[in-house]
Amino acid sequence: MSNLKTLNERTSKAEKDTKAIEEEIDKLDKDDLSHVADPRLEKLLSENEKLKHRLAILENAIKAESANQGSKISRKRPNLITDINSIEGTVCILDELKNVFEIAITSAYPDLDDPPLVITLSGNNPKFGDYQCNSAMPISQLLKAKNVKTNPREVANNILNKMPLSPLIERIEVAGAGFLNIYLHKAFAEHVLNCILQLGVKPPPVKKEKVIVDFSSPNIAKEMHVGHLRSTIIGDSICRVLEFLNHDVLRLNHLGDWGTQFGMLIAHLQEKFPDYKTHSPPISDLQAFYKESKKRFDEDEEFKKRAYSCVVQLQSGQPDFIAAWKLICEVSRREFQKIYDRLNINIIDRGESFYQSRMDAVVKELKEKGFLEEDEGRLIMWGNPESHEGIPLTVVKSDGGYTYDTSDLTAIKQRVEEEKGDRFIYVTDAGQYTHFMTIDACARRAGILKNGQKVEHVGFGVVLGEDKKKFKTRSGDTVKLIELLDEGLKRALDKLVEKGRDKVLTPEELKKAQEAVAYGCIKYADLSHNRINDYVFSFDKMLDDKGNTAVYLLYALTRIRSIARTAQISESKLLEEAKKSGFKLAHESEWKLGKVLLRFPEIILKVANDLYLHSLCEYLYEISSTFTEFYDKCYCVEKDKDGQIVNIFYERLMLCEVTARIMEKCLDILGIKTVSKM
Ligand SMILES: NC(=[NH2+])NCCC[C@H](N)C(=O)O
Repeated sequence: MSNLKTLNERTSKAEKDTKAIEEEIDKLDKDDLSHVADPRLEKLLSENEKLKHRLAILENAIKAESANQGSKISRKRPNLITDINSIEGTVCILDELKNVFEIAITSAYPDLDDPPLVITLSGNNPKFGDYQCNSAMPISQLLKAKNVKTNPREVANNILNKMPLSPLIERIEVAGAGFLNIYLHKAFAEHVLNCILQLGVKPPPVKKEKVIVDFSSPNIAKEMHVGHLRSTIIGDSICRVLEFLNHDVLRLNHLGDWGTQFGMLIAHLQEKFPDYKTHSPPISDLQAFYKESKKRFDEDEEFKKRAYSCVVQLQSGQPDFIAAWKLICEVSRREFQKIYDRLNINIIDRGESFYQSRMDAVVKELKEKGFLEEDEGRLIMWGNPESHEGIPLTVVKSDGGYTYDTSDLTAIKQRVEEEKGDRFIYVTDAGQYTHFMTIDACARRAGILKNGQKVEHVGFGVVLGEDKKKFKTRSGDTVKLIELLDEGLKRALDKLVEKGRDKVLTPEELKKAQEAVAYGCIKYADLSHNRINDYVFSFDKMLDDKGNTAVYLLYALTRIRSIARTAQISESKLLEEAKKSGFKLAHESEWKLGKVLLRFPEIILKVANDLYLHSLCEYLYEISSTFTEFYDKCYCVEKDKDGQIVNIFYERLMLCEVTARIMEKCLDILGIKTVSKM
């Protein structure tokens, strides 16, 4: 009854809020605000733009989804877990509950087409169970539309009566206006946690896919900037999630290694280092070299002509020019590699140049099939030729050259046909969203992408400085990545020294901790924010040991690890105990922590699907705070006044071990190295 009352109160509050928002929107619609220069308004407008952008992404996803589901497939009954002993790894509870409820709902209401299946986590109040099925309300609406007299509570009870038995579920209660509150079975939880203890953290089973992840992708001779750093960090973590699920992942660096800028670079190389063919030129700062050659190009007509002729020679494959081009690329690559090594990034170089030899054929085919239109001397292609919505691709420039668009169109074809990819992921700044959606539309139009295949653009916002302006050095220059990483190292060491860790750790341990903290905090700060938003780069914030930061988590983990160490219980001893007496979640706080740990597969599958890593970070933080709660309430090791161990609670040490393992796995997926001491 009190459930119903709070629900009613919540509903009427939500109604009031909605009304207020609607009025606000109405007011805004009526006023033309374009003349008011209020910074708050500007902020709102820019937020509005972002929301529109998000909306476009969502609409696109819906479109793609419905394209996949054009024809109705006959429902196959899912295979349910009937015996916990058949579980040998981890289970996605949410998916299994969906399976169970799908069976109950379709057998209670066999005449309903596509009845809604709404299962969610119940939030913090244990009164509402662990999970909730909220399908009864919408189903009762559907029935009413068919003139069947019923109410949500009745529907809920009908579903309940058709529930197949599941070892995951202890009981289900019908509550309030037809909610089905689901309580998990402890024996199931204990079994799965024991599996993690015995076998390690295993991925939930999924259908294996070939996934191509295009990330990092800086441009040769230009700087690798903070945008590329974001792409590198986010892209690597996406690969790690997918690799953990045993997908076949191809990590590609789509380097900007081809284009007219090489004309001026080669011309400048020939001028400055005439013997470049025999003596490797000592270019240490390629960006400065780029700037010099750009200056020559802009100021000297003769040089400009030479640069153009260099492009022609390079494109026709003249060996000397190819050698010069390779040389320049090599210098850049060496610089990029330093960053990848420090951040522990694996990636295969396959830049724009790789697709050059395939482009003629692609253009020819598009021409023959009538997809290209002339536009002021260029050849363009629309994603949607009827509506001419958005921006077309420039496939051939008026001088006959190819573009970024041409290479991406060729790349997607290569990835579909030669690599046989199932998923095509691109990690770049949000500004390139339209480009990739147009690539998707054109590739679909040209028959390259089939139903069920799509371009997935993983966009992210810009990096801002602490002044909320574009991230720059104090003198206003762009920040060099290596220098940024160096500063991270320095600040991490300061932090460790401030905490007196230099006195406790050996020099090697200190160095390991320093690197883990420095690179970990930079990665975590990036990944823990919703990537689509801009984010403020602040060493002070990311090195804070309170709050949701890498430093906090790394400390939390070493503390958990040290519990077993103080008790002097080895891992094998723990395993032995677990085999003997099993895993027990007796105390309420143990049970609560156990249930959080069980959500690991659910979070992983969500991230692998929507590619938003901040959910994984939020989960890590939740584990860590639930662990603190448990540790406050439950002794793992009991000591007497003199510090002598008098009692060891093995089941609790087992829970510590599983917590640590899952945290380690999450951090590993985020690309963050852990340390045993810090
Ligand atoms: N296939 C792609 N277009 N990948 C992304 C390339 C990113 C590009 N080089 C840039 O710096 O913006």
